[in-house]
Amino acid sequence: MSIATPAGMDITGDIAPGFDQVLTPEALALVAKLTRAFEPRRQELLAKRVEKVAQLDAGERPDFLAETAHIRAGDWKIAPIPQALACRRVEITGPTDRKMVINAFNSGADAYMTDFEDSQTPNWHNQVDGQLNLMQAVRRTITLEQKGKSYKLNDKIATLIVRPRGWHLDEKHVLVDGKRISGGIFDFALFMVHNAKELLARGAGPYFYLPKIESHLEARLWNDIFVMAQDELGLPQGTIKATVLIETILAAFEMDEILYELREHSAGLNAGRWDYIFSCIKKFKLDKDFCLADRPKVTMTAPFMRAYALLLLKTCHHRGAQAMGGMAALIPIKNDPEKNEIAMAGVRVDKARDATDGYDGGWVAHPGLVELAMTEFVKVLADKPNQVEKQRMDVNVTAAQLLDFKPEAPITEAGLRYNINVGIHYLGSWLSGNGCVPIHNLMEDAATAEISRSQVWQWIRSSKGVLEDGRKVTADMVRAMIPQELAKVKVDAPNGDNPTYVRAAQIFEEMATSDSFAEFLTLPLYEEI
Ligand SMILES: CC(=O)SCCNC(=O)CCNC(=O)[C@H](O)C(C)(C)COP(=O)(O)OP(=O)(O)OC[C@H]1O[C@@H](n2cnc3c(N)ncnc32)[C@H](O)[C@@H]1OP(=O)(O)O
Ligand SMILES: O=CC(=O)O
Ligand SMILES: [Mg+2]
Repeated sequence: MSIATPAGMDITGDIAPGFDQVLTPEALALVAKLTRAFEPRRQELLAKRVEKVAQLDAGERPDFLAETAHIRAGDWKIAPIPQALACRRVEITGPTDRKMVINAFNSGADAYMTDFEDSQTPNWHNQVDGQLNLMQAVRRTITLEQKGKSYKLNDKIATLIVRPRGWHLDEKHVLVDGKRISGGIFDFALFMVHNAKELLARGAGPYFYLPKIESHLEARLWNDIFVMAQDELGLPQGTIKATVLIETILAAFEMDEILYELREHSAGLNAGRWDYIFSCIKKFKLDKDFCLADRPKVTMTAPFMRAYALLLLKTCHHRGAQAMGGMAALIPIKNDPEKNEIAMAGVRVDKARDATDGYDGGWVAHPGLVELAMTEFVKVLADKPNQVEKQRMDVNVTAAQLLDFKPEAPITEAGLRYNINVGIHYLGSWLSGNGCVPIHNLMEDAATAEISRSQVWQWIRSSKGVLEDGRKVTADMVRAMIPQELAKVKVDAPNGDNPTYVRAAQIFEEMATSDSFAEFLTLPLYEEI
């Protein structure tokens, strides 16, 4: 099947059944319009990221910006939040697979963040099929018959929020004027054309999560895209609402500025903890004194994570915005009640800390966690939809506290092997089309896997990258462990004989031991799918 494309646009992906309903002339016209208007700015901002990396590599350290001090000092608030987004105590997240979409909407969570990003392999099928699933879900026609079970939406469903891809990711199956386009613009524009008016008619609206933003200028780009899209679709300005994930160390220094840029379109900020840890490792990767301990030791109570979480909360409530908590990677553990209870207790502690601090809600990875997360928020919020009125002016976070990277120890052989094992397992699964998997009883997605692979790279280079028993982590040590961990992955992974795991081990070795650092693991991986 072929479809009509606007002048100057080529689509190289297959047109599977149903894709013509997504790739309509109106939707593709908006993709082309936004691409022509904003692709040069996306490229400029990506080039600015490269400049910033060079400065950090040379030893510069981030600080709050002098040129935007007036915004931080100013007395302003974001525009009022629509009713449909007032209550977000528990948000479930997950990839756009049909069954998961239905289950997430029905999960009992207040909101559902459907994910074209961290938890999804962005292959052509997943991205376009995901749009089809959402179109049908918004119209409540989505159904599925699978393994003897019938799936359909309940009467009461979660409020939909969509996470398009970050600025770094292209959509290579769509070319405009001969060049690949932005994955984020593609995901956003298709969703807007098909669903914005339908959602408004049903009492909600087009709501988004914006990932991996590194500066307020990157937020401004999204804001300008929103303004043009609203004009093109005849929607009042301010209809779109977006929650920005503060999940890079640089964005942590620009939280007020990000809210300010999006003030007519803002629905708050979210503490995306996993990419945040990854970003810290990545930005200080060449600092021989930088070192973080084994991955499980780097938690929300580590000094730099605590400073970040409290600053986000204070900033949001000061500006009348919701502060959304991130995700504990714990998931229900089948067939082991004791381990399961420990995991559930971990989620409870995480949500209780966020709620008590003043957060308005938080994320869960699995429907089995909705009720217990809800219980922890309701204990604090009672019958209030949020606690934006709770000001945390007692919190004073300095640049030094955001950069107080501890714990540095222990680093163990088990921790190193764990990172290698998770990295290979996750990359192999991603290559076969599944971007979110349970590994060793934890949720693993692109953000958590980034921590694993970047820690290995960094431990090889840091003077503090020394195992508890005194051995320095070296490239040769990692190379020797890779085949051993690959053998374990082949046994543990549900489809372990899939050749993608062998390829994953090769890519992991290249990424962990090469002199250069791949900015995102999904960039080399995307060239393989
Ligand atoms: C760092 C970040 O960006 S966090 C945000 C991105 N990460 C996520 O969104 C996590 C999404 N979660 C998941 O993909 C899954 O829960 C996993 C991979 C972690 C675990 O998957 P599994 O072990 O297969 O889950 P499990 O077998 O327990 O699933 C039981 C049921 O719950 C459903 N389910 C599990 N997680 C979800 C979810 N997040 N949304 C909707 N349904 C879900 C399954 O589809 C299954 O349904 P069924 O009984 O109708 O068949
Ligand atoms: O996107 C969320 C994160 O923790 O990363
Ligand atoms: Mg993330």
